[in-house]
Amino acid sequence: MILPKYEKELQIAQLAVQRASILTKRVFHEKAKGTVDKNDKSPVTIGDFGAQALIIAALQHNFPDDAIVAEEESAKLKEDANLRSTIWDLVKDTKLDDPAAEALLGGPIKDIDAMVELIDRGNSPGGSQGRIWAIDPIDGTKGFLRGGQYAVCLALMIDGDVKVGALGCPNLPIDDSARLTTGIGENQTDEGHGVLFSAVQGHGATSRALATVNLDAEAGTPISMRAIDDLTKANFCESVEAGHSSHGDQAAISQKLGITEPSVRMDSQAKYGSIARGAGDIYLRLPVSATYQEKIWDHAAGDLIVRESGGHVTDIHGKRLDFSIGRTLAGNKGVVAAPLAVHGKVLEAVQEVLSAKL
Ligand SMILES: Nc1ncnc2c1ncn2[C@@H]1O[C@H](COP(=O)(O)OS(=O)(=O)O)[C@@H](OP(=O)(O)O)[C@H]1O
Ligand SMILES: [Mg+2]
Ligand SMILES: [Mg+2]
Ligand SMILES: [Mg+2]
Repeated sequence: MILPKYEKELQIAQLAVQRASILTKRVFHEKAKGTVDKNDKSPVTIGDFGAQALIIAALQHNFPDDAIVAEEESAKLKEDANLRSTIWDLVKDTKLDDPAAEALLGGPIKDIDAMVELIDRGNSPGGSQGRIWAIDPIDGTKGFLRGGQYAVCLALMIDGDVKVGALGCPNLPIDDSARLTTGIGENQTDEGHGVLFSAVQGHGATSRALATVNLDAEAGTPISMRAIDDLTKANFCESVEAGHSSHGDQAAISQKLGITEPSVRMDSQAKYGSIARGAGDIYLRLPVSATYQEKIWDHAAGDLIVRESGGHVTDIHGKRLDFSIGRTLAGNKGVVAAPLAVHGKVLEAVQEVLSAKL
């Protein structure tokens, strides 16, 4: 595969996600060992802040003029010195094993104040102009806390269009042909787990082992969605949290399509990665509230990875996700992601079931 454009962006995105994942994995396993105090500001906060600081440091070093939309902000750190130094302890020790790769990311962050400042560089309002990165340092916080799936997510948008996406899923199997899985379990090791999905617009999507650093951005294995001719045999992925996607509507849609298998509940954009490599087929996110606006960092990387794997991604009205409005997908409602050939049929069933609410 030749990447005439965005090769550097893809390389830096992959390495930045890999470095941040080293930090999130440490927090994930510390928590599983009971070494992180639950009365503390919560381990997820530590992981989120640390991963966001490391990713922004890498972007700032390589693309200093680019804008950044990231989920977290530093207000809590500024008022809590303990929290700040706990995060700094994690951040200052986290680096890629490969010195050349680490140097490409700019090496370590200078000091604790620089770390706090970096976190707030993710405060861009987003929009339709120029180069904007979207970061979700830990997507699927609740999955992260309960030993389930989570993802480290990074995407580059240019003029509101997603060009590059990288998704680190530490708890998904490396093997693209493995069955759908909800997590690695609290006491399991990482062995065989940790996958990095990436995509460049117009150049397809790949997967590779998250823990193996490779300076060649094109070194991954191409992935594609499963070709399904019989929708009754399709596998559905949905959120674990009923508050994020309606389980009742999902069940009614499955029934309408003649699907008998229960849907696999999985946290985070691991759902997008899983369907992109054919481990599952369809991801539905069905609005629970009339007012909730989806965040761009929850979807940007996954949207591109699925579309570059032969999928189509729209909202429940059949409209493509619009990343050009700001920090939220203010122009969309819900998500319907499916192989291109069956997307229309799935959307029809979604609209029939939701018709009362549309
Ligand atoms: N009400 C509501 N509706 C829809 N989405 C919401 C809602 N509230 C929160 N969020 C966002 O959901 C993100 C995680 O989504 P998942 O599908 O991974 O969630 S789940 O944990 O499996 O339920 C989660 O991302 P993280 O905060 O990064 O975990 C939130 O941005
Ligand atoms: Mg998220
Ligand atoms: Mg998050
Ligand atoms: Mg969050």
